[in-house]
Amino acid sequence: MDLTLATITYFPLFFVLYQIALAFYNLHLHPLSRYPGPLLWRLYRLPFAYSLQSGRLVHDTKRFHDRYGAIVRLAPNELSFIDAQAWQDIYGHRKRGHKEMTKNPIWAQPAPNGVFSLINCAEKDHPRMRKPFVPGFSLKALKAQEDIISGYIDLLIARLSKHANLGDQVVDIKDYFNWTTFDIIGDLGFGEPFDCLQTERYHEWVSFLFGHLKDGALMASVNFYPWISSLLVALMPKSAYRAAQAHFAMSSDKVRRRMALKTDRKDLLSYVLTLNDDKGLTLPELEATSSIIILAGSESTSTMLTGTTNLLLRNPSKLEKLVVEVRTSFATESEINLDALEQLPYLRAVFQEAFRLIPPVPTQIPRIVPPEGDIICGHVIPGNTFVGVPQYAAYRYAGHFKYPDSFIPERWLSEDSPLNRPSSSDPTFDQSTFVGDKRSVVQPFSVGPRNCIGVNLAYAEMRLVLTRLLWNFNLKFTQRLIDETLEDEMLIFEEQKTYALWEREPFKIQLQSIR
Ligand code: HEM
Repeated sequence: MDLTLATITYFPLFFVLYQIALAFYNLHLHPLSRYPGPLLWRLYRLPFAYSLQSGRLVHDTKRFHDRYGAIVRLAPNELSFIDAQAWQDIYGHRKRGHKEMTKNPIWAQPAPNGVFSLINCAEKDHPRMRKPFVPGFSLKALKAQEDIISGYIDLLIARLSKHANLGDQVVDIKDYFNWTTFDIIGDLGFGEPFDCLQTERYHEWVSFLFGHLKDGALMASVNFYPWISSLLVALMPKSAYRAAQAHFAMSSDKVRRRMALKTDRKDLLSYVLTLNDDKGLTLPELEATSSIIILAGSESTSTMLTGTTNLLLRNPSKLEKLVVEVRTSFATESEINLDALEQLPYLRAVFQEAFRLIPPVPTQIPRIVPPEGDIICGHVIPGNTFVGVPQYAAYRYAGHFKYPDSFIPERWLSEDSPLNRPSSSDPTFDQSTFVGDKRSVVQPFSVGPRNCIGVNLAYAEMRLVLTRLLWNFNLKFTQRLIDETLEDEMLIFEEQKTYALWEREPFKIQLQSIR
């Protein structure tokens, strides 16, 4: 028998033997073998990859933490941690003698121009790339941007009022939130909006992004198998490749147009263009980063607005409490501004609780332990282990929060707050019920040197949009006839699939204009 024939004949046998040996090694001899997790997931990477590409990883991970506790082995070389300390140990600023846990290359891929953006770049490039962006995202800069943001919220309210006044009140509110956040970040980031609110349609640039959000998770699930991913890239239709290039070219054009614009408007790029020098970002890096800022700066914020509205509608007593706070705190709509909104305790508590129940980045943000190993939550973890904190699982863990799946903004209020009373639909609680809650587990913007740069902007948009919505409209679920009775068409936000971010099912609601 020649060598080729022998290889073909015995390949299946070698393959099966190899898989058995691998399973034995992963179960008994691997340095992570003492950590608990579902059996098949500890033996092979495949169940993780399958769960990821089918949109169930976030929910599966929660189930496993509920069953196995604070540390779960999600794949032969991957551990998932949900204790608050893990945030500092994995993502936090490094103590002397500890290297940063790097971004995981399975996920952190270059932009179509071949360079890495701020969010995906290597640790050594990160300070250089982040520095010119910092002033544009400061609270001081935000004050100068407030008028631009408010202008788009005026337009949002005008668009929604038109529907409410025509009696054609059912709207997919998710689209309106998306259009608002895209227009704002388009204007602040590129100096020109996408005109989504103006036209009440997704701009082609935005549609392309949404069309390909899932692809990131799908690509990551095959990146675990380099030979399949090379094959997929080779088989990818040329048209898909050209579409990605064309999309990126559109971003680059927008950046170049903004750079050529002689203006003193205080948008995000104005700071970068003044501060950047030959030690800062190169033009290709700036193009890659601008493109990612549009996505990072719009999708998570609109997800948060959609999810919060969904939680409020499913909990009418909480909605009512917030409506009272909003409508009694201002005499006119023009008084609603960022300084005034900082003072509303129930609004703040609603967002904290919504971040807990439906974090916009629900999955683990993947990192790799440096080759020499490091300590996480008191455990010595071997080098090159994949690690992360899965937000959805951590925030709904019964060991961290009392009534973990209930929407109770009151848990975030001070104990002596007059708002700190249960409503009839709540489980019983008093001032002492939530003292044991592990609040520092909730870090929706991550921590450390690579945390979210857009926190201030995100809060500004969320507060302004939600309060002005509640100021102007009463909101209701749409209804339909079920078994001869009218019932709410209730989307349960957190039941949606996730592909790194939440999927975007329609969320139709009814608006009644009250002004
Ligand atoms: C509710 C809204 C938001 C949430 C929950 C959120 C969450 C996050 C998280 C968890 C990270 C860390 C990602 C990682 O380590 O891989 C991040 C990074 C980032 N976010 Fe946000 N984000 C939000 C809004 C925004 C906004 C409004 C902007 C800007 C316009 C923005 C821009 C960025 C950028 C540029 C990074 C990368 C920062 C760096 O690597 O230095 N985000 N965000």
